[in-house]
Amino acid sequence: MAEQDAATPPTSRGIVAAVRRELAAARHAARSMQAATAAARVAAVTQLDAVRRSAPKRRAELDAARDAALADARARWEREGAKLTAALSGLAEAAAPGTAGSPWAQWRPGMKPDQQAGLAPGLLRIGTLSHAAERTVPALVPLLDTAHLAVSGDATGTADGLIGAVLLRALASVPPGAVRISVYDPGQLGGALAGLAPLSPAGLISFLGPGGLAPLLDDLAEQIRRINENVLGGVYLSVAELAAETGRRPEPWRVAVLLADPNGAELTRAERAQLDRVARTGVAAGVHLISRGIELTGDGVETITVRSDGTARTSLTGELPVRLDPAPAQPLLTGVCRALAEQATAGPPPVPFAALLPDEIWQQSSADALRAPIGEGTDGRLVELVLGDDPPHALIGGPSGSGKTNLLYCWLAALATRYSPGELSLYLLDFKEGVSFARFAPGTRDPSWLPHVRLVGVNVNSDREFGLALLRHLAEELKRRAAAAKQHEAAKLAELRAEDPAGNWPRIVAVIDEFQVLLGARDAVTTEAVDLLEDLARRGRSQGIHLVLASQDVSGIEALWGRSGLVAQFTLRIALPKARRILSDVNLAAELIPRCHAVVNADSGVPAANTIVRLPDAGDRATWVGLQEQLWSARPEGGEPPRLFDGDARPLFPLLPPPPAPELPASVGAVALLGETIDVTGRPATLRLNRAPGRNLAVLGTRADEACAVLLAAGHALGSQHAPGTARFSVLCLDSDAATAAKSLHAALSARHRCDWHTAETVTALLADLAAECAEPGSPAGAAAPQGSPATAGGSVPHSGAGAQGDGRVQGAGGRDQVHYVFGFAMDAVAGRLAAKPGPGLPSGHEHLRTVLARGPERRTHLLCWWRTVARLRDDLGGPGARFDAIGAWVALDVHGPELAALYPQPGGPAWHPRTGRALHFDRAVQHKAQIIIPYEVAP
Ligand SMILES: Nc1ncnc2c1ncn2[C@@H]1O[C@H](COP(=O)(O)OP(=O)(O)OP(=O)(O)O)[C@@H](O)[C@H]1O
Repeated sequence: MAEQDAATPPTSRGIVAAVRRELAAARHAARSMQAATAAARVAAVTQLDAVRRSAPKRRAELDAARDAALADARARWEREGAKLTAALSGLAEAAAPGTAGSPWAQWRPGMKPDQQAGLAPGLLRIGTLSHAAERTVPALVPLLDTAHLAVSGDATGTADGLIGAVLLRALASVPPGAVRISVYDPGQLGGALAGLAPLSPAGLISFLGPGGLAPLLDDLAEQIRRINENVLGGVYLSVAELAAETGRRPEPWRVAVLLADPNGAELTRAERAQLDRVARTGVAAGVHLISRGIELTGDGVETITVRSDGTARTSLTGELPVRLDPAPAQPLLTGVCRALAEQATAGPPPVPFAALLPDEIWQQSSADALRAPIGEGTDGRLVELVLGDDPPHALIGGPSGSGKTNLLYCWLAALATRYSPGELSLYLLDFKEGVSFARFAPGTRDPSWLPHVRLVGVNVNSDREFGLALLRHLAEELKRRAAAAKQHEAAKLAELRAEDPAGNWPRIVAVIDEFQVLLGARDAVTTEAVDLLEDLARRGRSQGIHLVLASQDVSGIEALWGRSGLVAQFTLRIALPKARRILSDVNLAAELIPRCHAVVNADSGVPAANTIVRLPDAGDRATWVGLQEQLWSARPEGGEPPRLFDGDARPLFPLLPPPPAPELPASVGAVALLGETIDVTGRPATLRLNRAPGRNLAVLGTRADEACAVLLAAGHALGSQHAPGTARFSVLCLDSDAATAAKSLHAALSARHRCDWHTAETVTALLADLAAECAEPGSPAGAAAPQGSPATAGGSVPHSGAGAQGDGRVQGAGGRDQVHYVFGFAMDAVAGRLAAKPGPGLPSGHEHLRTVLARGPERRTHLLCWWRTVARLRDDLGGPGARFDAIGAWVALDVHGPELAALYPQPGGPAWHPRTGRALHFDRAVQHKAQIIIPYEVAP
């Protein structure tokens, strides 16, 4: 239409047509639009229908998906929550173990809490972090070695309950006595924490009222200063660090509870300044503050804000609310405090015995001194005892049961594990009844011994001579050392050892327990013992011989205190509780120390040198056995067991050496053993039977067993020294009491030699024969036997052995030079027979006896006979004026010293008080003094 418009002018028809076309086109378009709209509408309706139909199912699906996601999330939350709770609970348990964290329900009023080592007390429970019972996580706060606590809030009662609970947990989670509490309570004068009052008798708590704050803070400040200066000494940053490194805590924790004055009184400037000082410096020194209503400042302050609904916020838990535990019930609080006070009064457990022992045995040299710890000092360190040039000797005192034996065990264990047997020798003597040192020697149950021990004496109470023997032995050793020192120009042991490195110069420690027994009588033993002690104490110092004397009560030992020079040498003093006169007169420390403690003083007891030691328990036998086994197994090759002297045991007849060459007994005489001497080496008492006049033996006394034991020992020894068949024996059994012994001797001797058996019937004839042999020099032995004597008449005399005559006659088969030993059991029992004259002008049995005693030895006939009293011997020898020259040796049993005067060179006889199991032996030819012996136990 636009082209037409340009070519031709529009006409009306053209215009109409064009309009029509336009309209038709418009109509067409409208119809198309309508149809499309209708179709779209149909589609939409259809879709709507479809959606309407599917909607409920879809919703259900979506709901299900949502529920599943929710359930999944919840399960994961539960899982993670449980995990987290478990982890937190585990952490809490580790941080607050035992009584620090256990709920009150697990506590009992009288319980004695099982405290931790006390070195790392950890955190303390105050409540829980969650309300849900199954998800309880303990809420904890720090205190000891970590923080101060500042409690605030309006609920004063709840706050005080919380403070009491925290203190109780702190007290119960460290060793008893390790926490000391001071409570400043101006409002209630101690009433706020009255449940803790049972701690008071043990000194674990003190309450302060108004006016008490300044002195309390001053005291805390002074404690901190002292601990910094004397305990930490610039070496440690805190007591906690010291405790962690040394394993011991020398200072208690000091906790000061400061409760605000309800009257609102403010702290003075001085108090505030002191409080700030303590708050700033206290934790390192183990000084802690718990305040209620008083502001504390500083890094180490934890805050707890208490609400009246029983909840709290703490600086440690932040926004997490804490449900506080209810305060412990009053009976629980007071009951546990009472138990804690009892434990604290009983004292902390001592350092264990094992702490005295070194890591490795025998690593130290004793050249300069012996150093060994015996226990723990008040500063928690081990206290050593030193024996060397100074102090050289020790005096230990304490009443019975005060722990002397225990102390000696501690000391000996510490010494024996540090020094090898080449560095240390021990001589141990116990004068009291009991066997305290017996464990160091081999026994029937335990064959091991302590390799350092050379001698153990137990049950020595009635054998003071054994103490003397030990001192004599040490005096000999001192002489040997002094001679060696002189030779090497050495002034002391260290120099001698340097000059003579190959020599055997261990330090010697001689321990004499209950030594007052040794010095307990005014007699020759005491005099000699004190002389020897004085010499050993004075000169032993430089020769490495150290004396350790222990006693229940030295105050009564006149012999000791009369010699102040002797006592002055014992500069090391160890006083057990209630010991008297061990320390100086003005030193009362021993009165004050509790059980299991000792005062060690290396300066003769002057008070300034006191060191208080707590001793471990060394009495456990099993521990000892293990330790001794270890040392015994490590003993040097060839180490001999110690000599054990047990005053209650009868020594066994010794194992004899092989017999000497046959000509030896013939030329110098054989040796009879009579018993064991009371001597360090336990050597036998001997009697040499040579041709010298008087070589006979009289055993005197009524104790048949012991008399027989002496004769048996003599007979066994003589019989075994002579080659078989070269000696002749006669056994005279004259009393039924001696029959068993006599028969046993006869049987033993008959196995090797001619041994004739005689009874009362044949004894006179035997003596007549022997007298005849003696009286007629040059005549063959036995040739002069009187005719018709019962012995030669034979008959009833049983006999046996090499050379015995079948008819019982007593002729010497070996000729006149054969030695003949005659053992007479109860000679005095036949006194009547011997006194009888066989006929006018004929000598009596007594006369024969005297002849044989007097002349026999030179003819090699020796009489070894038992008389039950000295008077009867005298009668047999001729009555009141009798001479005893022919009795060159005797053994006296229950015969008092004065009765022996006639047989003894010193007027008045020997100093001898008879006692069971002991005899006095004297041999005129070799002794100037009689000696005590112990008859042997001779196996039949
Ligand atoms: N430090 C200690 N720790 C534990 N128990 C100890 C301690 N000291 C001693 N005892 C015990 O005390 C008791 C007596 O001790 P001990 O035998 O050492 O005393 P004592 O002075 O030698 O007495 P007594 O002289 O009567 O023999 C023993 O049962 C011992 O185990």
